[in-house]
Amino acid sequence: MKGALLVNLGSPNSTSVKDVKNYLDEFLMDKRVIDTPYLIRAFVVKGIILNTRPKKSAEAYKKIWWPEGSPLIVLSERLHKKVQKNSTIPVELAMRYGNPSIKSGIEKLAAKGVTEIFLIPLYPQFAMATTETITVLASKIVEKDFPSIKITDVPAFYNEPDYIEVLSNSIQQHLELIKPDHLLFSYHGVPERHIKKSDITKSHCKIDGSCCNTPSPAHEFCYRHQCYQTTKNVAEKLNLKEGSYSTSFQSRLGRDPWLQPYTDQTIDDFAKNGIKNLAVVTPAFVSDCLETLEEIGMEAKHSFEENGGENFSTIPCLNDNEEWANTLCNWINNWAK
Ligand SMILES: C=CC1=C(C)c2cc3[nH]c(cc4nc(cc5[nH]c(cc1n2)c(C)c5CCC(=O)O)C(CCC(=O)O)=C4C)c(C)c3C=C
Ligand SMILES: [Fe+2]
Ligand SMILES: [Fe+2]
Repeated sequence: MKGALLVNLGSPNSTSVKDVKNYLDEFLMDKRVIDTPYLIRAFVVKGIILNTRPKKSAEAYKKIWWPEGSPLIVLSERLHKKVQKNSTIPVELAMRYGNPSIKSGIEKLAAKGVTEIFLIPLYPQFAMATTETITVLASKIVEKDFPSIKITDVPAFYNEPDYIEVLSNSIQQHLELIKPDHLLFSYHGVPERHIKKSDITKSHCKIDGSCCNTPSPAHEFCYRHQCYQTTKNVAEKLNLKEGSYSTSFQSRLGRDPWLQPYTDQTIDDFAKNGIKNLAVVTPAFVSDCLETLEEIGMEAKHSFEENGGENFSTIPCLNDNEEWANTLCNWINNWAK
């Protein structure tokens, strides 16, 4: 019997400093997130980051937390419900960090008699810190505890026409209401080093922009290429005028160079250069979360207005959008045929 597992990033269990610390510990000790040798990672995470960050992050989570819980979890659960409703096979939801765990998701599917899992990391663009860490962990769990289960991984879907159509329709609806001077596509950043590590050719990626426009097998695993391609796909679909949109990268942590341009600097520059009405869409996230609701919806908005901007709007993620739920459902049902 076949089944599907939707996997998102995860959130702390609550906004308490203790729960945020446990969550950040699990998240940042993942070698595909902080990709240094174990002893350096343990020193940086447990010796430095976990001493200060949990308190600051807990405050940020308190600003966006809903009565039902973390927005990311609640929105993922709503999406899961809609997908399950029209799916021909059992569908479970799991989180890479925190709860419900990937192991519990596989256990639930196994208890229903599932022997083949369609694993859907809920990330449109491939990254070592997102898609890869999910597929690696799921296959480890299966190998150890469910050796008779077979997994089929769903690759990053940034180029899937039905995904681009749903994303474009959602953006279009908001643009009609907002009519901004500029539309910024802000993606979660990653350290530049991650991009080079994921280059399967070991020679293509230059991080200077040229490589991402030159066709290469490296692009199957190049987060930067896939982000720019997502923007291009939407811009073509919506006939956006050259110069009326751009791409940037947010959420940098630490001192290493991350993908640029940085969203915070880009937004401040727009305000200083006379852009009055700015809309921001965040297509690296399928569910609204701390990084969209607080970092963009509150921090970036404040900074834009402080620097002379007037109207700042955030376009919601796809969340539990009907068309998006139907698209996921079609992918699952087609695979299950
Ligand atoms: C080295 C650190 C990080 C990398 C690399 C990274 C990549 C990455 N993350 C997401 C999606 C999300 N990240 C979220 C929160 C978050 N991310 C980091 C660090 C890295 N992310 C931290 C420390 C945090 C926690 C919050 C904080 O202290 O700032 C979230 C939100 C989770 C929530 O509960 O709402 C998401 C989603 C992607 C897509 C990505 C690489 C492409
Ligand atoms: Fe992150
Ligand atoms: Fe590239």
